[in-house]
Amino acid sequence: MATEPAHVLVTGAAGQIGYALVPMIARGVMFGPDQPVILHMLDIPPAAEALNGVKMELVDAAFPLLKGVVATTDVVEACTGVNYAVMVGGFPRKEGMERKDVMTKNVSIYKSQASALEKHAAANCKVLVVANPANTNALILKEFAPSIPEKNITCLTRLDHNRALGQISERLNVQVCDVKNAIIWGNHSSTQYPDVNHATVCGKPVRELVADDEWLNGEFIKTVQQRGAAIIKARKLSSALSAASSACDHIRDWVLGTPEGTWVSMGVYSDGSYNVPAGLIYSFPVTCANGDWKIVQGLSIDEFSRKKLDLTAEELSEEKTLAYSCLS
Ligand SMILES: NC(=O)c1ccc[n+]([C@@H]2O[C@H](COP(=O)([O-])OP(=O)(O)OC[C@H]3O[C@@H](n4cnc5c(N)ncnc54)[C@H](O)[C@@H]3O)[C@@H](O)[C@H]2O)c1
Ligand SMILES: O=C(O)C[C@H](O)C(=O)O
Repeated sequence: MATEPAHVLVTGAAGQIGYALVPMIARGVMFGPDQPVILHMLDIPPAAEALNGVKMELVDAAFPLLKGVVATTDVVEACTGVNYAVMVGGFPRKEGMERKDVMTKNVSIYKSQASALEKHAAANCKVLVVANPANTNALILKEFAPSIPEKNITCLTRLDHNRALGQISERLNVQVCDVKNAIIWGNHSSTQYPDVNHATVCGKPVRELVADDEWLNGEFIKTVQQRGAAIIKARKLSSALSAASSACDHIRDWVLGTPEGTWVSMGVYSDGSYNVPAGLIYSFPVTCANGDWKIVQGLSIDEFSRKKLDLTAEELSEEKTLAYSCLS
């Protein structure tokens, strides 16, 4: 029997991440080579013409898996019947801006789009928030879409996870696919904690292979934390191809499962694991199976790491307060 197409919403689809992401989805990068898709692309009226141009290019590319394209500025039309929602729409950070600067504009978008998803998306719709502040936008979406199960609302920290793998692979001159089980804890911001205490290369501990704690506890962490800003400085635009590719990795692993013995980082609703306050969307190490994620339990956390886990949790609590003040 032919597989039913998955309906996939991409908001902000006329933007730069959207432009990189929609062909990846249409080519099977997000759901695999056997899953047909119907793309629902949403943007705002000033971007309507550009959005239609993206639709024209999707038609021209003749992707065999692409069974339809909805390109619209109507949020209800965009959200109707979607099985997956990749929320990229919003205002990106520009050079010199802190992520908090984009908060006011973006959280109100997430409040109103939460209601549209709650009313019109398919039951059990899975949501990935990419737009910054990603964790807090996801939290706002969760709070204003109470009928969507909280386990279905996540945010993107896979880009940071992949950045950590990339830095270790460059430092050790090994294949990036051999580096496993890094962790991004906390916020998708410069307080995130990239942790390699449990990471391995072909089964050997990264810390032993690198044999330079000063670098791992200093420059490595800072490089991953600041990578988004470094890309903005270099491109004068925020990361797009790596963000799109990591969004595909996030959903693919969530839906199709993580490989045996491997975990990934996802921003998910905290249940209090690792003494992270419940009620925040926080990045944890997770494994996925049967369409569900599960926080990896029982990892040892040393004193250095504990402080870093707490610091990024504090920032998220402050963002939550600020977000609510922006909405009131
Ligand atoms: N979590 C991550 O790892 C990560 C990485 C990179 C970028 N980002 C964030 O992703 C977001 C998008 O980045 P970009 O570079 O594609 O920006 P962009 O400005 O190129 O595109 C954003 C698009 O969103 C649209 N938009 C604005 N308001 C909207 C609304 N209410 N509904 C639907 N669409 C709307 C804009 O018209 C635009 O087309 C930014 O917030 C950026 O900071 C997150
Ligand atoms: O840091 C940013 O604002 C851009 C983006 O979130 C990134 O990590 O590349």
